[in-house]
Amino acid sequence: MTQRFSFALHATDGKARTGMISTPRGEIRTPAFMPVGTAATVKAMMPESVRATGADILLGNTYHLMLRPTAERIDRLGGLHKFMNWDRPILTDSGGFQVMSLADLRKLTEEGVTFRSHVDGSRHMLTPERSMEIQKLLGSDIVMCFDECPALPAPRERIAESMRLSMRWAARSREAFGDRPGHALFGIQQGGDIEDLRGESAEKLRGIGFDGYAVGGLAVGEGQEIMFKVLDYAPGMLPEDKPRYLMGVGKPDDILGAVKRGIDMFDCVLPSRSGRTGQAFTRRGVVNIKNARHADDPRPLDESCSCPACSQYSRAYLHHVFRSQEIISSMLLTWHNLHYYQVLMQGIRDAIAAGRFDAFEAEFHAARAMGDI
Ligand SMILES: CNc1nc2c(CCNCC3CCCC3)c3nc(N)[nH]c(=O)c3cc2[nH]1
Ligand SMILES: [Zn+2]
Repeated sequence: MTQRFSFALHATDGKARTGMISTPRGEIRTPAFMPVGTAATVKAMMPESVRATGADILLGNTYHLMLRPTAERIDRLGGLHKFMNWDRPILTDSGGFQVMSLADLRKLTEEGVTFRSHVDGSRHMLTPERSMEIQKLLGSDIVMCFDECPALPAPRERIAESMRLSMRWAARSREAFGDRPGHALFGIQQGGDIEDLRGESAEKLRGIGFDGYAVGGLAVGEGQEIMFKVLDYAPGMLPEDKPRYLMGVGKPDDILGAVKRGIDMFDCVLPSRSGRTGQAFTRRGVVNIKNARHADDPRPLDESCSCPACSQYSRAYLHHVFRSQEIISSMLLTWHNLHYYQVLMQGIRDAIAAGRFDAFEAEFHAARAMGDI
């Protein structure tokens, strides 16, 4: 077990890479999918179940945890790993993105963001310094810079101004983070869908120096076509010997396309959130288990899946417990979806190592074209 944070590339196939991030709390196989545990829990999952799906790392959320139960209380109780009974790596986002999408009465200045809690209306302020302090109190292993993420589409001036603010905040984040061996600080590239602004952002971040680099400012309404157009050049602007993390992505085909373009890490609420609504991801596409056609179907959700939902229950049962809004419905579909995502990531890692990523991608799309599921 290492006391340092490091990244090793094992194989590449075109721009796709597979490797390993080593941290004092464990290793992360890349490309990696990171389940989201917003309020110190991956909803409807026990931590040992999250691990059983194959996850090496999960996400915590500065914005939610600073409001409730507060970072100070979690620190007094021994930190987020102990608090939520997950002893492997945790990455926390810096909170800015969640403030802009969840909080009320937000005010953005050079200093930071003031806002009212969506929980109880109390007033709060997030700055690069406060975000670093909160993430340190939580004890997260990978800390994200405090940044501002504009919605797309947006005029060039707005994207440029926002990116330059984020780069000033990146420098303040680096300064406030200090020297914490075994913990990593990731910079976040901004610049929207404008190539020269993405380049300016990457240069600024490289000058400051980070343990990893995120491609931020995407999956904010621009659509897959524009996202892939940006990913055709943005990841390559970042150091190739450091992990590249595409924030908030995504659907299975988004992940494939982003790995193809050089991304190593992903997070998305989709598998867990859609699992709670009855949407099941399978190799042949999405199955909505609440649809009446499943009411008498004795077959498993996905006969090729080894998860508890598929190996021990029928579609008819899953349909029933969803229609009856039984708690087990969220447990089983969340487990299945997170398991599906981890099986997809393992397939991607193996394909890159075998130099057959393009074939893997073609098989993925062919399976989804097989119609009725
Ligand atoms: C869904 N699309 C999207 N998400 C983005 C996110 C959030 C990523 N997911 C965080 C977890 C979700 C809840 C707890 C932590 C982004 N975050 C930051 N800091 N900056 C972005 O540009 C940024 C951009 C993003 N785009
Ligand atoms: Zn399954």
